[in-house]
Amino acid sequence: MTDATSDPSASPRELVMRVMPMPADANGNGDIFGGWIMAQVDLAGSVLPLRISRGRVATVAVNEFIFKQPVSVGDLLSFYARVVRIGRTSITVHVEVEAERNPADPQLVKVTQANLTYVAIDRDGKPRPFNTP
Ligand SMILES: CCCCCCCCCCCCCCCC(=O)SCCNC(=O)CCNC(=O)[C@H](O)C(C)(C)COP(=O)(O)OP(=O)(O)OC[C@H]1O[C@@H](n2cnc3c(N)ncnc32)[C@H](O)[C@@H]1OP(=O)(O)O
Repeated sequence: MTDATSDPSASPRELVMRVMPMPADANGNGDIFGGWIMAQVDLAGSVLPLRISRGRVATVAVNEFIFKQPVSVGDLLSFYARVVRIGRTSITVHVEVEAERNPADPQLVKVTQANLTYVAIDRDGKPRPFNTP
């Protein structure tokens, strides 16, 4: 496994979560709510920071959230994450979401991408340095 703490830019993307949206997650147009997708991206984005910081994390910033294509009920969504920056108490990840759809004629479509920053926190919710030599 690549040591992302020594060279984040060399960090490969990693499959961190898979989920299939249900009818209850759809909006009035029949597409999946953007807010539902954002919640899944937040969860998926936390996986590598949790692993690297070895403790609790909180989302401090979400940047460049792009909905490139609509998501439909029954799409199989795969969430890929890559570490792009590791600070003293924070970790920034890039998340890409791909939808596998239409089993009769399978298609793989990139639907969403975002950058999120997580801060490692202690029991009191204060920033927790995890990257000190
Ligand atoms: C193993 C055991 C696990 C057990 C557990 C399992 C749980 C398994 C579920 C997890 C699921 C998680 C995924 C959902 C995560 C939420 O849903 S969290 C909920 C939403 N977020 C919040 O409520 C956070 C609210 N904000 C805060 O509490 C405080 O702002 C924070 C995050 C503690 C930071 O405190 P602060 O005093 O503002 O921090 P400050 O010292 O200024 O900066 C700290 C770091 O943040 C960076 N930063 C600050 N602002 C920004 C910004 N706007 N942009 C970028 N970076 C920034 C700073 O540059 C600094 O980075 P470093 O240079 O140290 O690396």
